[in-house]
Amino acid sequence: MEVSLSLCFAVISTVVALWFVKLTLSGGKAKKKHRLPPGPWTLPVIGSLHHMVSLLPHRAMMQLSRRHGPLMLLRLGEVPTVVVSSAKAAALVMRTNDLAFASRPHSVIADIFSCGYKNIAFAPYGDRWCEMRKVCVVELLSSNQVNRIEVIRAEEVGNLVRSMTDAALAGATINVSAKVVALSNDVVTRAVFGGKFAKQGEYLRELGEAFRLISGFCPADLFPSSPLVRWLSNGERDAKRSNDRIQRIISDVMEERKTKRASGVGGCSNEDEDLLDVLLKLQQEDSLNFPLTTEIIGAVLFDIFAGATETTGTILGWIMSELVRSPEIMAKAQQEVRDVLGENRATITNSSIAKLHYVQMVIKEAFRLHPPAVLIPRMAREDSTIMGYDIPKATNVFINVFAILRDPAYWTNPGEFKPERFENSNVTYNGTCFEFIPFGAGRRQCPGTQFSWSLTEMVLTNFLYHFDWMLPDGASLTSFDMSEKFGLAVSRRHDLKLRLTPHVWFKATPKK
Ligand code: HEM
Repeated sequence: MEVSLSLCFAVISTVVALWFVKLTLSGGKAKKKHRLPPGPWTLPVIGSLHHMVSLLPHRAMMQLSRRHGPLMLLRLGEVPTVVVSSAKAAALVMRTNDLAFASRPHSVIADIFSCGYKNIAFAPYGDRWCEMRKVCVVELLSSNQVNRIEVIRAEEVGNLVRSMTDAALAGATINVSAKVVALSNDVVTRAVFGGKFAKQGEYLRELGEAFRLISGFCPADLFPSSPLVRWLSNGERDAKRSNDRIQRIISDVMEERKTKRASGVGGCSNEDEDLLDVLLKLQQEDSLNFPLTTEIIGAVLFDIFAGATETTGTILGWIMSELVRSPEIMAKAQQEVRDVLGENRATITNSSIAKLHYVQMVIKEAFRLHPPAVLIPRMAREDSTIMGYDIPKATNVFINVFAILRDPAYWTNPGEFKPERFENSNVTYNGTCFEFIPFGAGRRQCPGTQFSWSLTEMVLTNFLYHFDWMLPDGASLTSFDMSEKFGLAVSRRHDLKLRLTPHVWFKATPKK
C-alpha cells in the first residue's frame, strides 16, 4: 500500500513538474487557442480518412462540406487540411488573402519530380517561383510561341480529322478518349521539342507513370512524421526511379540539341525556336537570378506536360460524352457550327470560331460540370483568419473546385448539363468569378488557360462540323457510363468509344 502510494505521488509530481517546465519554457503564457474550422469526427492515427473511403476524394469532401460548412477542417492522417467549398470562401482565400495562401503543400513525390520544388507548379511562393513563373508567361507563352503553336494546332487537328474520316469510312468504332489524349500529347510535344524525337514514346510513358504517382495521396505525405510509413511505401522509390528515367531522356535530348545548335542546325531564328530552344538560350545567357540547370529544365517541361496533356484531353472526353448523352444539345451545337461556317471548309482554325456562341457555352458548361483539376492545393504561408476561423501557418488547403462548380447556391440543378445557363451571362473562367474557377485564381492561377481553351475550341468545332456521332452498335444511352477516375485530371473511368460518319451536306437540287 505504502509502495503504491509513493509510486502515485512520484507520477503526479513528475507530471506537475513537466507541466511547470513547459509553462516556464513557453514564457508562462498560456498558448492562444485557435478557433479552427469545424469538421467531421476523427479517429486516432487516421484522422478523417475513414470519411473518405467510399467516394472519390473530391466527392467525399463535397458531401462532408455540405454538412460542416464551406470552410472545413479534415485530418488527412496526421496532416490538418482545410477544405474550401464555396465561392465566397474561395474569394477570401484566393483574392483577399492571395499572398497568404500562395504556396503549395509539401509532398514527398512532388519534391522528387520538381527537383526539390524548383519548378513552377510545386514551388513555394518566393523569388525563385516568381522568376520561373515569369519565364513561363513571358518566354514560353510569348506571342511568338502562341503563333507557332497556332500553326501546330491546326496541322495536328487536320491530321486527326483526316485519320478519323478514314476510320469512319471503314466503319470503325473510334476510341475518342485515346484520340484526344494523343492529340494533346502531339501538340505539346511539337510545341516543346519542335517535333517527334527518338525516345518520345518512352518519355510519354514515363510521364504517365509520374502523373499517376503524383496524383494520389501518398502514405508518406499523410504521415510525414513516420519514417516507418515512408520506408514501407513504394511511392517514393517508384518516383525516384521514374524521375531518373525522365531526367536521363531530357538530358539526352538537350545534349543532342546543343550539338545541333553548335553546328548551326535549327532554332536559329526566333520564329523557328521551340520551347526547348527558349530554355536552352536562357540557360546559355545565364542571366536569371536562379540558374537554369538541366534538371530544372526537365522539371519545367514536366510542368508543361502535366498541365497541358491530361487536362485538355480529359475535358474533350467529357464534352463529347455529354453531347452524345444529350442529342438535342449536340444537334444545336452542330447546327450553329455548320450554319455559321458554311460548306466546304477544311480544318477550322481558331480565327473562325469567335462567332460560335453556343459552342462556347457548351465548353463552359463542360468545365463547370467536369473540371479536370478538382482540388487546388495551396498552403498557408502565415496565420490567417477566414470567415472567423483561424488557419495557422503551414496548414494545407484544398480549394474544392468540383464542389464550388456544383454549389446549388449559384447553379440551379447543378448536376444537369445545360449550356444555356451561360446565355446572357458574364461569368468567365479568368479567375474573377469565384463560382467558376476551373483554372484557379490569384497569382498561382493556371498560366496555360488560353493554350488549352484554344485547343479545346478547335478540336470540338472540327468534330461538330465534320462528323455525325453515335453510340457503337448495341450500346444504349440508358446504360451510358459516366463514372470518374481520380488522377492529376479527373477523367472518364472508361474510354469513350463512338461511331461516327463524315457529315454529308445535302444540297437543294437546282431547278431546271
Ligand atoms: C484543361 C486544361 C487545364 C486546366 C483545367 C488547368 C487547371 C489548373 C489549375 C486549377 C491550376 C492551379 C491554379 C491555382 O492554384 O489557382 C493550374 C496551375 C498550373 N497550370 Fe494549368 N490547367 C490546364 C492547362 C494547362 C496548360 C495547357 C498548361 C501549360 C501550357 C498549364 C500549366 C500550369 C502550370 C505551370 C500551373 C502552376 C502555376 C503556378 O503554380 O504558379 N495548365 N492549372
